[in-house]
Amino acid sequence: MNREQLSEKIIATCLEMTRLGLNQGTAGNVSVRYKEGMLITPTGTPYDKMTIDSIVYVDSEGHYEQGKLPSSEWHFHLAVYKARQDVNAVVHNHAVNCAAVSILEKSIPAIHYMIAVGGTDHIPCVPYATFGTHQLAEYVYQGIQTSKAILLAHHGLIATEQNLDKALWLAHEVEVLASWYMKLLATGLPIPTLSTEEMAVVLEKFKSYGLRVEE
Ligand SMILES: C[C@H](O)[C@@H](O)[C@@H](O)C(=O)COP(=O)(O)O
Ligand SMILES: [Zn+2]
Repeated sequence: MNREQLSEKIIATCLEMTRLGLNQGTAGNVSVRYKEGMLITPTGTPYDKMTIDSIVYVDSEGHYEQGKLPSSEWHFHLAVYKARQDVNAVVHNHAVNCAAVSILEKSIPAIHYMIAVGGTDHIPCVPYATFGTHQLAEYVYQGIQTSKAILLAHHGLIATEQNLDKALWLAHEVEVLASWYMKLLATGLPIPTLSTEEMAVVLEKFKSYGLRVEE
């Protein structure tokens, strides 16, 4: 896809993220790998006000186009592309249940086999750091190497994938997992989890599972 098509796809992904109930207001941001850097949503802009001209190119050193202001989280988006060569799209949101689990500073354990969607047996939660900082980007750089989806403590979710459709799909799946986990925590009962061995079986099966969104 060319820049115009990718920018349109970024905006469509943002709008779909809101339609799915995964975000509110100007929270969240979306990017795709492009040339030596990325195309990313502008900062503080309601998704329904974005046009393809609002989308900002940021190079691998963090330089961006004059007259445009990229998302305040451009550091962690770049950190993801540096950490994972298999990833071309990043979705960040403050989805209600993901944010709730992140406030508890908890990773989501293997409560259901679908936890394997991130590529490992839990959805990790990385430590808190102020939004838009190098420190937060460093935590993301570390965390994203173990899982394609991570929670940011007291903040929200990052989901990364080969393309935007898959990244949004992953964000939605993790929000469902987070909602189950919050319901389970609310019971006050011990929460059984799947064993490392059972999760290894699912992780292996997922390598060839064919019903996920394709390019
Ligand atoms: C304060 C911001 O909302 C921050 O939480 C950031 O992480 C976010 O989600 C949206 O920031 P941008 O509009 O700068 O992308
Ligand atoms: Zn945020």
